[in-house]
Amino acid sequence: MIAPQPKNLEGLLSTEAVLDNGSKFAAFVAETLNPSLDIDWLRSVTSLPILVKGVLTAEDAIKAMEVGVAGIVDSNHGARQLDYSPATITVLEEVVRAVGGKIPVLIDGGVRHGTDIFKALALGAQAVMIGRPVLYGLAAKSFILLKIGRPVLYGLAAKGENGVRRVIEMLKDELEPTMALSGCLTVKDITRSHVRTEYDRFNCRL
Ligand SMILES: Cc1cc2nc3c(=O)[nH]c(=O)nc-3n(C[C@H](O)[C@H](O)[C@H](O)COP(=O)(O)O)c2cc1C
Repeated sequence: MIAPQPKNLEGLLSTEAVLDNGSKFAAFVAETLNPSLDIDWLRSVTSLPILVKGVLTAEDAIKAMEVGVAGIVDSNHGARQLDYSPATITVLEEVVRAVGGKIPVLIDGGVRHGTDIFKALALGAQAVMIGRPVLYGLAAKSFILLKIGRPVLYGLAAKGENGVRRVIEMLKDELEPTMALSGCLTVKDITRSHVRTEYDRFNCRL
């Protein structure tokens, strides 16, 4: 056993890896990652809404809609799996356009500041998700360094539940002034016209 068996996948997923036959990493990936996406099976084991995570192209967004998922997460899994996968913010608009408002599009990957949340919402995401900041509070660290000049780590690893709460509060505390400075009273007021992208530059949309 090289990874703890998640309780919710008991009986469904094995994390046993073959250790004496070539690469341990390849064995682990082959054992734990299933490249097929069987939404029908997933529906048969849960009544929860199913969101597909890892969508980075219009083509995959359309496929996901065709199988009837409740939402899409524009994600590269924290850029930890495949080198050279695109930054999620750079493909968000492509995915949002393909979906055409039929189902929610969420995004994660690299959200560290309130301004990142603002940009994602402006480009059409319904919500953002965060991974590493709640684990170890990197965003909090750089924020505090800038604000008061001494390193303070927040996040689950450093401060437990309170650290996670603090990371979320800090993101909110950054988002609100970003909105105010951009003339947005509510989240609904954040629109595509509040950001400029490479697409705008090359297509002379400005
Ligand atoms: C330690 C760690 C383990 C992760 N494990 C998984 C996983 O098993 N499945 C998955 O879809 N994403 C996994 N992710 C990716 C996160 O769910 C999320 O997509 C990513 O961390 C978001 O990017 P961020 O860390 O820049 O916020 C993991 C991320 C980290 C840091």
